[in-house]
Amino acid sequence: MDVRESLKDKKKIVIKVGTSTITHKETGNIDLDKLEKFVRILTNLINKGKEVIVVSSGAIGIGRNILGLKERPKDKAIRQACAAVGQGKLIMMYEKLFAEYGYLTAQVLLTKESISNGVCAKNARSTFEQLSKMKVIPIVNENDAISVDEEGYGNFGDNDTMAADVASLVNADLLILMSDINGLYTDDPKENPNARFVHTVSRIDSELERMGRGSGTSLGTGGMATKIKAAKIATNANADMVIANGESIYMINDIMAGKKVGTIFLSKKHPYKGENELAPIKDIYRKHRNKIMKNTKGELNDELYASNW
Ligand SMILES: Nc1ncnc2c1ncn2[C@@H]1O[C@H](COP(=O)(O)OP(=O)(O)O)[C@@H](O)[C@H]1O
Ligand SMILES: N[C@@H](CCC(=O)OP(=O)(O)O)C(=O)O
Repeated sequence: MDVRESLKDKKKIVIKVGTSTITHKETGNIDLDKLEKFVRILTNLINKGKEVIVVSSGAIGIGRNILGLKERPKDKAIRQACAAVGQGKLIMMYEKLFAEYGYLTAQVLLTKESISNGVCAKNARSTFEQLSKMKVIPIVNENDAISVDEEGYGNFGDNDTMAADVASLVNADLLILMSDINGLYTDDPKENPNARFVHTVSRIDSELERMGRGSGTSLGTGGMATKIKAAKIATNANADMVIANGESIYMINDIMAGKKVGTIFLSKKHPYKGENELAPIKDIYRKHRNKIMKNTKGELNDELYASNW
């Protein structure tokens, strides 16, 4: 069975785009071409009968750019002011682009309490339900201008885990994280040239968690560590999760067509329950099967991934 076949039938999809996907690396300005394509792809999915919830980063990065700040501000108040400026611009762009296709958008700003406090979560859920009935597309972000990063309150800080919490809150069956990288590697490929790509994850164990390191850019927040955390939340809530490269935003269509792109994390109810699959090692394993099995006796980490090809 092809593990991605079922992606074609997903109905409720949360799609998160990182700052790096919707802005130009060189200037930090909004990448209008990319954002336009993104909105058109989403509209097309909606026209096919899918329900789409967008989680969009970018408020701090875009605000920082508008305010002419070169570096990511260390000062919290400045970051919050950047978010307040940037969020307005971001939502204005989404509203304008979706309106071209006749769709309404809604800004939903969440804090950690929106999820952790039962009453807030119930309210948030009913807002999403109502928007869905009204065929309005939610554009979600953390309420960075007021989020409290202090003991007892906490903030999301990254939109990866927030998107997973949203997926869980609305009972989505698929979470897509569009990132600046193809998916999960065994290590950060920007640091380790020997890192190998992981196509399929059916089990999140401590070894897999160790693969996820922080962000490699000044725009990104969280890196792969927060994406693995997100995968845990989403897959436990019965949503599959795919990480793919937002460089080519059309990748979303490939994901929905069940093509083998990005890394898929299988939900706990996914009918395929094999081992995790590590790409190039597969070929090495086939070629040197006997030698590897004789020499490693299960001691090689790679063998953990090799049993189900
Ligand atoms: N094991 C890993 N596999 C892939 N990328 C990793 C890994 N560990 C850390 N990273 C880093 O995570 C980055 C992606 O996350 P992030 O910087 O938050 O961007 P985005 O918000 O676009 O997803 C990659 O560019 C990479 O440098
Ligand atoms: N909420 C913040 C983004 C946090 C975040 O996760 O950023 P990113 O790594 O670009 O997805 C913002 O809108 O700037």
